[in-house]
Amino acid sequence: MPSALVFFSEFSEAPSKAQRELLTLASGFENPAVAVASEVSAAAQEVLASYGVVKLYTASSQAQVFGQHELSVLDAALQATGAGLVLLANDNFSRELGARLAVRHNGAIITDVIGITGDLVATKDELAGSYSVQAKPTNGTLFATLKPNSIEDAPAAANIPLAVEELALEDSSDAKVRIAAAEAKAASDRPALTEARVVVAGGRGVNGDFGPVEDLADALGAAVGASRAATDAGWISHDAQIGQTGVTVAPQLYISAGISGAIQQKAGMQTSKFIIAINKDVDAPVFEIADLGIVGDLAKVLPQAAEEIRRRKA
Ligand SMILES: Cc1cc2nc3c(=O)[nH]c(=O)nc-3n(C[C@H](O)[C@H](O)[C@H](O)COP(=O)(O)OP(=O)(O)OC[C@H]3O[C@@H](n4cnc5c(N)ncnc54)[C@H](O)[C@@H]3O)c2cc1C
Repeated sequence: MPSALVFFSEFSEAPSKAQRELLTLASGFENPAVAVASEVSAAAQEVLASYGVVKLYTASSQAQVFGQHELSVLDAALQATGAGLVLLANDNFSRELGARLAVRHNGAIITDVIGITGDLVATKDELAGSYSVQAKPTNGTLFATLKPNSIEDAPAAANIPLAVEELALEDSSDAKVRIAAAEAKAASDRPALTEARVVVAGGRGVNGDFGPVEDLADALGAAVGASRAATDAGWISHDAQIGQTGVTVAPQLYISAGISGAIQQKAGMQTSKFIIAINKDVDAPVFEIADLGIVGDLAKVLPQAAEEIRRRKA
């Protein structure tokens, strides 16, 4: 069984669901270790130990060089552990990080993974979810990005003492690109789209008004998603786009409102556990994959649903 190394840019005592899933997956491998590119508090270290992590590699941040610090931390931790499996988040930054190191170390990268066996066979959905593919690296370390909501979060039964090592990193002052300025985006109270248990998504059918979609999402504690028609129209940010060229989600409940169900949209949501589709066209393709279909005007259905949910919660 290969050893596993998980990478996080940051890790706090309240890890996200996606981070906990990565730790759970790593706990099934030899000597699970974690590399974090920033300081890790004592309370956060306890959380790592509760998932069976035996070693933590950290390094305080260097000069503001785009992505270079994270790359150096993961590379140094990889050389220290000789891990056969590196587990990363499924976001674009981590994918690029994994790809750069896979090239550097003549290894392999597999993204959107939903499970990995002890002999490094990774499972993922392909071609808009039409195929379940098993892939195995033919050479070197496997860098895998894990699709959120793929693994049941489960801390290890016994706490193993966590050893902590501060990495000595090489100087990266000759980097070609530096961050000139960085501004944090205003945080939303809604859950992150890729991690949410419930997603409410709107399409061209909202006709420019995401209010009813957002209101139902807030009644359910859900994230808000969108089709490309809606993001291209500028009705909502491109971060919300679900599908082939957007994010992939697999929540327990996906509510699709005013979305026709094109193949490129389905690619990002059809592995959701339960799909409710609201569309005024009875022939809309989205009904082919819906567990529950409502033929009607979303401007009437969504407010009624939100009101009923709030009434029952009260
Ligand atoms: C290479 C490529 C990549 C793409 N990537 C993506 C992607 O990542 N994600 C994505 O979503 N698309 C993607 N697309 C676009 C995709 O093909 C569709 O054009 C897009 O998904 C359509 O969005 P929509 O369903 O919101 O709009 P439409 O197809 O126009 O459907 C709108 C639906 O709303 C219904 N409707 C209208 N009014 C109401 C109402 N009042 N109440 C209820 N229902 C109503 C209509 O009956 C209709 O079914 C991609 C396309 C290409 C070529």
